[in-house]
Amino acid sequence: MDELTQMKCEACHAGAPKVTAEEVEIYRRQVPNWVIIERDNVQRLERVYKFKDFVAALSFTQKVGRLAEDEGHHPALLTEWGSVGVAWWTHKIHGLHRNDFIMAAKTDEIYHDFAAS
Ligand SMILES: C[C@H](O)[C@H](O)[C@H]1CNC2=NC(N)=NC(=O)C2=N1
Repeated sequence: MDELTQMKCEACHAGAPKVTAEEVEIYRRQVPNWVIIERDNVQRLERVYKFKDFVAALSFTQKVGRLAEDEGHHPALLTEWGSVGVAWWTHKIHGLHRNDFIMAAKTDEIYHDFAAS
């Protein structure tokens, strides 16, 4: 299994297939801190990251935003004092695509680098 962090998002179209249950089981091993939650009949990957204050949370938010722009795939972000909630799903297919797992893995990388800095 290739590393999700080494992959690039593919351009997604309305007819793109959602990930299969088998793919979910494989991919989720690389993003163990994320949960799959269904909201409004849409499955999404969600994780809440903790920070020392609002400035740190906002800085992380900006880094994730830059990643999203670079990849052309965008999250829902809830930035609060001390935490950032991140949700990934693919709007066009109203569910989860490999892109979402790639982005969750890359979001974890940003947090790891951030926490280490
Ligand atoms: C035109 C633009 O590339 C598309 O609308 C992209 C933008 N970012 C996106 N982000 C996500 N999460 N899902 C999408 O379907 C999506 N589509």
